[in-house]
Amino acid sequence: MIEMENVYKTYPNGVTALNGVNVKIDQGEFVYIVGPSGAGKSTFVKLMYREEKPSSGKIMINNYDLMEIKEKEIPFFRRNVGVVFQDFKLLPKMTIYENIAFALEVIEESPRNIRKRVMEVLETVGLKNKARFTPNELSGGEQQRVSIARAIINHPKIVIADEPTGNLDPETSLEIMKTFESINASGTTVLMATHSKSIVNRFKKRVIAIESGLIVRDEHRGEYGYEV
Ligand SMILES: Nc1ncnc2c1ncn2[C@@H]1O[C@H](COP(=O)(O)OP(=O)(O)OP(=O)(O)O)[C@@H](O)[C@H]1O
Repeated sequence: MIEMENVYKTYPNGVTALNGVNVKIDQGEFVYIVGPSGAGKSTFVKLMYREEKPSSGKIMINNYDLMEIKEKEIPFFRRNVGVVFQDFKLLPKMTIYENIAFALEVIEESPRNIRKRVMEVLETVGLKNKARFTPNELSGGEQQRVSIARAIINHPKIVIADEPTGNLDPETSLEIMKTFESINASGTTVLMATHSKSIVNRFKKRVIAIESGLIVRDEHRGEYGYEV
């Protein structure tokens, strides 16, 4: 469960990116965040994985109060939230297996459990046969699937994706959407900031539109609503 009450975010340079956001997202929802460039979409999602701190207001995520959370609790909080980026952010010198295992090694999981879980998530994203490859040996769509596998390795309750299909062609983007849909079908909340009109209008979900730091539209099975 995600809840924001009257959330404001002003960056140190004085730019106010969020202007009093109120929202409630239930466990298991699939939500698109849309809006013009510079509207505050990335800021909105960054607050949710604590990449940025709100200036004021209240953010509750899975019973963590992000205004009150202590620095030492943040790594524990982040295990509840998987993140997928537009540019994949895979480590180029590591194999696919190692890129994914890394997230479990840092929490000192046993080697046996690590192996089992990495192969499970590679199966989920259909890349079991690429475990020994390095990222540059994979297509863009495959690299993005690896980053999704990495995001779900800890069984997070929420997966946040900031423009995950931004670097991919339309056909590959559809594959990626199907992967997110199957993750969502298992009960994981998915939040996706996107500029893709075709995806939003094809895979109908809740649509939250942000303009000038405010939620201006919130519709169940909504449309993208902007010209591209
Ligand atoms: N780290 C930062 N420091 C200062 N200002 C920032 C920072 N990050 C974003 N901003 C500003 O905050 C506003 C909202 O930016 P944000 O990245 O959240 O928008 P966005 O809707 O995600 O845009 P886009 O669709 O272009 O990615 C913009 O005016 C931007 O310049």
